[in-house]
Amino acid sequence: MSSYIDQLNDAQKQAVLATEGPMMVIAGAGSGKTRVLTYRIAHLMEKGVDSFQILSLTFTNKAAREMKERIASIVGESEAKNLWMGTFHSVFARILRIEGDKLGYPSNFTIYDSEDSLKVISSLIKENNLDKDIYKPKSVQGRISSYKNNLITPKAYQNRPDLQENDATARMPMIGQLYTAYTERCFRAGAMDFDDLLLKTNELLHRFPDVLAKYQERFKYILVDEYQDTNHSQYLIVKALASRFENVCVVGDDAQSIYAFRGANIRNILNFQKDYPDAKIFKLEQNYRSTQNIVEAANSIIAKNRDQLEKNVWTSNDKGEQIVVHKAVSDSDEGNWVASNIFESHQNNHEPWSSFCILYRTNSQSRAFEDAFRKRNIPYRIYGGLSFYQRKEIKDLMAYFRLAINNSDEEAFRRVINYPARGIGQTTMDRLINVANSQEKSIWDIAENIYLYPTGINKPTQQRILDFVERIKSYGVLAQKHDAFDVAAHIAKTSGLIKAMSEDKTPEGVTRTENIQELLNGIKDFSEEQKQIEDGDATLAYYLQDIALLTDADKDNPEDMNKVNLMTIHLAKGLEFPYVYIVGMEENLFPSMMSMNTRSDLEEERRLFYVALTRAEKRAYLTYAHVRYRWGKLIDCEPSRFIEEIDERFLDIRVPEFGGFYSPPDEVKAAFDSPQSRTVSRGNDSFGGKPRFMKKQQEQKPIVPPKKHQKLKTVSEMNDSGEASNVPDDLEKGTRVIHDRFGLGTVKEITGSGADRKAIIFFDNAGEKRLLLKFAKLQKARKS
Ligand SMILES: Nc1ncnc2c1ncn2[C@@H]1O[C@H](COP(=O)(O)OP(=O)(O)OP(=O)(O)O)[C@@H](O)[C@H]1O
Ligand SMILES: [Mg+2]
Repeated sequence: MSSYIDQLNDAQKQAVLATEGPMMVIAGAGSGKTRVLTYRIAHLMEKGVDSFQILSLTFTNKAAREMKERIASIVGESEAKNLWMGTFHSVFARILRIEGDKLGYPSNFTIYDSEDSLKVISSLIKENNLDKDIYKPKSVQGRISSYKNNLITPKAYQNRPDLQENDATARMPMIGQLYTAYTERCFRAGAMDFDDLLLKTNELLHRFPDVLAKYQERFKYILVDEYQDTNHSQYLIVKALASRFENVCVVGDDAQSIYAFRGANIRNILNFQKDYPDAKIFKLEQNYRSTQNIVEAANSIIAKNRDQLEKNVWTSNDKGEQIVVHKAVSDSDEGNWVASNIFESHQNNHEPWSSFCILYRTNSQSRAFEDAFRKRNIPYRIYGGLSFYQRKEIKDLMAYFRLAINNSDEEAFRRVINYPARGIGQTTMDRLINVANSQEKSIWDIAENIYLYPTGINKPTQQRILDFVERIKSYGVLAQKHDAFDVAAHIAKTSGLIKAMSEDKTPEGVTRTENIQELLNGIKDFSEEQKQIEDGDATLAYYLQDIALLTDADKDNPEDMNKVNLMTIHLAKGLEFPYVYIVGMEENLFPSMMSMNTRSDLEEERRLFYVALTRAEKRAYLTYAHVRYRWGKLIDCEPSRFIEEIDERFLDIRVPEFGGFYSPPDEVKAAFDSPQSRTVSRGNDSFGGKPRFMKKQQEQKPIVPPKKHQKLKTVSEMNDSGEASNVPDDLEKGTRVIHDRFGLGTVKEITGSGADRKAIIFFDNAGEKRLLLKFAKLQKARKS
């Protein structure tokens, strides 16, 4: 037997070797589920299964790529290339390109991303004169998405009084009409949104038995990773495709189900056993990823959930260090502490930057860390958030590409018809849209035959529209004959986009031009790469498809490799890092405010914490802040209940006692950041005008982990004692002080007197600062 099989434990081996029939692996984090899938595919190929007949569905395309590389290293590159591997969306988009005409879609249909789809919805809300404060585009989008993922078409919705009533109760009785209009609008534009890629695949397999038979025959072996996070639509696709051979292998972990809010259905695991009563079920219990401390701490967390399948996860790895719990003064102090900590680890242990990962609950938390990293020149990369492909200039150029490939693409049309400006204004656009709606045609159809329709648009403007149409058509012709790069470069130049941008000499303008250049570089790479592949496709059309389905975790580029990683916990699924910092461990943030009302929401939040903690290989850190800016206000924070839920023997609690303190409002902060500041009267803070006083620092013993079941002290408890006090006058060289933004520091020098009294302070995590004492709400730190 091949040597790679020896890199598996017995349970894993069995799961890899049992190639025939349905099987499921439900096992804890880091127990090798993904490894089993990978090796199983290699094994199938070694047994002689044709690589074209294996379909493997992963959570990100990046995961698919990594699996492919691993498989290639076992069975050879040329065979591994033919595997059908990727996310549900990318695999079924590929199939819809081939079969979509049966459903009335062009093979070059556009994939609308979430922003495109939101624009269509906003425009429909406006066209129907609905109140956008009630019909919030995002909520409407969410509802439509959830209907689609449950296979409720606009027509099916008509027969669902329960859903209609729900929407009416939410004061949105027009949802049904919006859904219908949205569907028609996308269809006319030859566009599918992300949910359509699944919905339409289901429709295809359901309505065309010959198509179903063809793909059942093709995919003799089907494998699904992260099965716990599949939604109903995905479940049905797998079920339909697998029903002929029943060689279907799914792996997952119910304790890591974190997408219920987006329609993932944990019942898919139970359904699997119902659908295939003979399915083999494998358990993997040994964790290879993390230290004992981390594994056991994670177990102690997840044990608090009522609804879960029983698992016994253990590891023979080293015991490892305890999980550090750090309390920061404020959100910016939290950023500074983490950055310093990483910097030290990097220096002292020669750890590459990429060994570190910061996990947060919401994207907006990244800012404090970005600031702290920039100050220290620590390279970092953020997953998610505004990605390269979401930048305006990139979307503008891509819209030209999209329109050239699919003339009906309405969102693309709207984006570029008058950019760069060519004298076709909003009124003209509104007229085009009106006529398109009344004729039930795409805007393009109207524009192309503008003389035939009573649009009320004047002759010169009509001519300008026709010129635009001709130009786009000529791009389309080029795209048939030349490779993606040649066409893209031609479009960038002749559309006037580069010219318009290069006229803008501001730094932002320069960056935008550079971004366009960068995009063209990427297309060049793509074209060259495709030309080297045997059955490669270097067309612009294929490039667009490739790009449209990148998920956030996919947008890697090689120079991003050695950087500290920042991402939301949701994006971290399946990944692993030696050092993990889970930040913002505070009530109302994590668990989030929205999640505290029902047990099931709170349990999902706890699973999210379990996912976060189990990403760590060597060390985990939990941090929280004493005060934090949220929604533009400074608020007091309480440590997250999840910290208390971890058995304390796994924790190394470092909670400095800074006591309560006066938290200055923004304008005061601005003042003490620049010494030539305005005078701001004391005590008028942003808390309803009531002064908040510094509380006397509590006399506490040196920091020790709390006794068993002793609770971490909350901020309100800390504030409940002590009297008001002022900036201490006995500051001198060497005094340890605490500042709400910069954290702990040591006074280096005091100068001036009275209102001009200043201090130079070296902060442990924030470096040297000069502060005007009148404004810098300093406190003396407890001696330790
Ligand atoms: N038998 C083994 N021997 C050595 N290392 C292993 C073994 N099985 C898995 N690993 C390693 O353990 C780590 C975790 O494995 P893997 O990512 O497959 O786990 P998983 O169950 O998919 O985790 P998650 O639930 O987080 O997705 C990986 O680095 C993997 O290479
Ligand atoms: Mg995995």
